[in-house]
Amino acid sequence: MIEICDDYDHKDFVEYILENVLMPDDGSEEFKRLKDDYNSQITSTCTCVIKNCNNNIDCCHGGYFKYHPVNKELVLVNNEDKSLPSVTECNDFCKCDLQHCNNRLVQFGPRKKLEIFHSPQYKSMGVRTLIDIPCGAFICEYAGELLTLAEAKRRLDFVDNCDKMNFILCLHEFTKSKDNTDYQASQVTIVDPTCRGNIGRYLNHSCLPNCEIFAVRINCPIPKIGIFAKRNIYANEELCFHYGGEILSPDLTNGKPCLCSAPNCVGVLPNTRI
Ligand SMILES: C[S@@+](CC[C@H](N)C(=O)[O-])C[C@H]1O[C@@H](n2cnc3c(N)ncnc32)[C@H](O)[C@@H]1O
Repeated sequence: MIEICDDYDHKDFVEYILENVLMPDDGSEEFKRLKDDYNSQITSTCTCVIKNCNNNIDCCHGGYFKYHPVNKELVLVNNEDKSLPSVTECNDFCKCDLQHCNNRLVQFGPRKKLEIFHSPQYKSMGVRTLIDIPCGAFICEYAGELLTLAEAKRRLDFVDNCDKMNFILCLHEFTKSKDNTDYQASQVTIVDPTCRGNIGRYLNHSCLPNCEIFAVRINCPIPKIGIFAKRNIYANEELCFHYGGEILSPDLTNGKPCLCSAPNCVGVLPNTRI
């Protein structure tokens, strides 16, 4: 088992968790299915036995990360064409060397030198970096309670009616159609860090973000929501991603004003699409 090293903390009354946890059991069939998935293990493993997975052509999981030539840290491979659907890291059952395998990144926890601060831009809390971050670097997971669809709808109604901040994030995964011309929805993962979450819950939305999210699978078939640098980011920049995702055309019916002030800002915050 890998111990995640995460030194961040919440300044408010939110339980700090290192990775996703299940929502409380509501007795539903949907919860039972979610729980079964949460407790199951990815069975495919890499067959690497040497120290560097990517040097082994038998590695079934590699190819997602490479070492940045200057920073010497693992970063996502160039994904300009947005062809990377999701990331699968080596897991507990892989035989490769834990410390030297270069197909393990997200499982070691968030990067250092992030700071939760009061963002004047967003008039609320946000996250900034205290040091430069190279394009493709892992920032942190967006961790929280894993929700069923029914529970997510219930909580979203509550948030709307009370005009509270919305922390629920819905990750839609797609597979390309056979002729490569279209995308088809394959899996939906809903995470709510309102009451239980990690540092990821403080990242704000921007219409021109410096970060992007990817589905990352390690041991569990339910993916983690991994936040990665979309471009080189400089010290003291606030970190933001696009709440509406990059593939779906965002649902902008919410009407809550967007404060990102990017040149391409559409003026309203995208809805959580479930
Ligand atoms: C995941 S939280 C982000 C952290 C939040 N700012 C805080 O203080 O805890 C999402 C909430 O932050 C606010 N927010 C994030 N991005 C925003 C934006 N571009 N414009 C306006 N409000 C935003 C909204 O209230 C939204 O519901």
